[in-house]
Amino acid sequence: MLIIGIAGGTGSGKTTVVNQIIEQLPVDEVCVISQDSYYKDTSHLSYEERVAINFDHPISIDFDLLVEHLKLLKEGKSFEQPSYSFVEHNRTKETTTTHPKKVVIVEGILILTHPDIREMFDLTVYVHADSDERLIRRLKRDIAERGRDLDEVLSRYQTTLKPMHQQFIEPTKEFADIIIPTNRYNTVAVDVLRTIIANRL
Ligand SMILES: Nc1ncnc2c1ncn2[C@@H]1O[C@H](COP(=O)(O)OP(=O)(O)O)[C@@H](O)[C@H]1O
Ligand SMILES: Nc1ccn([C@@H]2O[C@H](COP(=O)(O)O)[C@@H](O)[C@H]2O)c(=O)n1
Repeated sequence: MLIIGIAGGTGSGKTTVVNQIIEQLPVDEVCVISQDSYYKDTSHLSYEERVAINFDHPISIDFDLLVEHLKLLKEGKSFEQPSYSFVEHNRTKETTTTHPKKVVIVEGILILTHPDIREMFDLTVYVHADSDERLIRRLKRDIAERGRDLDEVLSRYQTTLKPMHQQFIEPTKEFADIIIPTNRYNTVAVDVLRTIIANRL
């Protein structure tokens, strides 16, 4: 089993890179775990309280559950991956059965902040795009797909996103084996990653 961790700021293109990698792999050889699935269950909070959560701080993530699930995969066991709603700011009732595969990709803004999780990765990648580029992408995506408006995205950017990126996310670049610049679609870097994966399988 090859476990790959893909980190990088919001809007840097992590999900896009993951999709480009997996489209070349047989479906029965790869599984993807998204850090977003591991936002803590906040059903006990009101909607207003959930909106106010700092979703870019490591404390918002249930890392214990993610560690437990990665250990299960390493033991060859399946688990139920939670699902998350960006509209409700909470986990949904659905889960996805995730089976151990030859290639396991874990992606998320904060995954390289956690020492135990870093230890489990065979290969670490940091996807980098400039902050203005990431903000533009985030604005477009969150308005189109995550039920947000201009004010919501900009105020979250100023209050939590930008400071948390500087404090927690950007510094994890030093833990990356490979840094992919993604101000543009970087097909060369994705091809390099595919080759590394193919060689390690
Ligand atoms: N290299 C790129 N150039 C332009 N747009 C991109 C690029 N990579 C991703 N995008 C777009 O930016 C948005 C955020 O990308 P996504 O892969 O979801 O980022 P992340 O998972 O890091 O938050 C998406 O709408 C995606 O289509
Ligand atoms: N209810 C939530 C939960 C998280 N976010 C934001 O999602 C970003 C991480 O996801 P990416 O796909 O962009 O990597 C993170 O920056 C959180 O601010 C949110 O807006 N609402």
